[in-house]
Amino acid sequence: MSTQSSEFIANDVTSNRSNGVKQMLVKEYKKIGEGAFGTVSQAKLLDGETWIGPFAIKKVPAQTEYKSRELEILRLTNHPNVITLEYFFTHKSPKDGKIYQHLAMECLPETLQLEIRCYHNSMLELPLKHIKLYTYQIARAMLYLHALGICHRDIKPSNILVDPSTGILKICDFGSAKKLEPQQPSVSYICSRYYRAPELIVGCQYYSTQIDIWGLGCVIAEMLLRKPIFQGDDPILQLREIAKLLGPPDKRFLFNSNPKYVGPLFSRPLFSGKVSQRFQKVLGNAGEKGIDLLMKVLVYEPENRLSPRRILAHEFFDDLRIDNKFVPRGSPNPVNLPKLFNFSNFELDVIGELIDRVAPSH
Ligand SMILES: Nc1ncnc2c1ncn2[C@@H]1O[C@H](COP(=O)(O)OP(=O)(O)OP(=O)(O)O)[C@@H](O)[C@H]1O
Repeated sequence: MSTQSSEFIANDVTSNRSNGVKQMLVKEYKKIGEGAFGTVSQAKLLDGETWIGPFAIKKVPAQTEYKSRELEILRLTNHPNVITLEYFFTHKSPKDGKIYQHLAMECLPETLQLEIRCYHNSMLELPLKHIKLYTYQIARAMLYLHALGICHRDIKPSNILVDPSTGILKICDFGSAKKLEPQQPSVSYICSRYYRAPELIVGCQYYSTQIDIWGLGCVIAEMLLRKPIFQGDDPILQLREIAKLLGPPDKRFLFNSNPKYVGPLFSRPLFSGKVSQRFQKVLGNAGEKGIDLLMKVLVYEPENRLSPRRILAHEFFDDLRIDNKFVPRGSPNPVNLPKLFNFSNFELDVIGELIDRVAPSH
């Protein structure tokens, strides 16, 4: 990414913590992301005499109903595995005269996509402990978001930030997120193609937060394979790729998802043998417990996919409960895992009786 730097004065910088509004000098010095709607730059803010940051400042055109949800949701959330919004302000761009919303968030060094690519390029597998650590934190973020009714709707490795030296993970990009209301339709054309749940592919409008759980399954598989698991060249071929692992979708699933669906059914098996053998063949490096988890997450029927609390309680994560160390990439020595069990009362309420399985016994 480019290193073009720019400085400007923002008049209405609002602190997300205190709600106080101040004028601050903004110094953007490195572009770190470019998305469909805007750019993300690394920046510092001059608060009185003190430079604060670095922040990741996401700039999106102001006043579009679609994007204003991102600010609303980031203001609502407060969780160790969800990116924190520190400040926000609007500013008129000198380049095109348009007003942009700026979201200044805490900055993490990498995306999970880059982390996976790094192992891929070195022809090395991601250590299973890292996969467990990252998966657990995504599921913990989902437990929190879904309990608030918030569906992220764009789970993929480039929207997951990590600090490989500490193992900390945070979900970012709430540009597609929405608070889903029961019985209210939502657009089905969301989520990046490789990570779209099967009900979205067939045009379901009454979906649930379980579409994010499908995305999580795809992300776990991608960490194991170091490439996206379902890579269809168009939305319908995407369904075919899924059928190559799960077997054909059944008619009831298609009807429940979208009674008007008229696309191909892929009803002929695309492989011989049992589905469990297929999972074993494709994703064997997950180990027995990993395969068991994946087979309960990558499921056609959204209501049969594990919920976040059941994912956290799964035996796949016992390793994290027993041994508090991991060896970061590029480091010779083990370090402590980040805090994984410091649940808030809100999380404890959602976890309920499963807490004995989720938290370590000591
Ligand atoms: N808080 C952050 N810390 C570090 N990097 C970040 C942060 N937020 C975003 N990025 C980087 O910027 C990229 C784009 O951010 P984001 O996904 O929020 O923007 P977007 O416009 O919605 O992009 P897209 O259309 O690709 O989803 C991320 O993939 C990541 O590389």
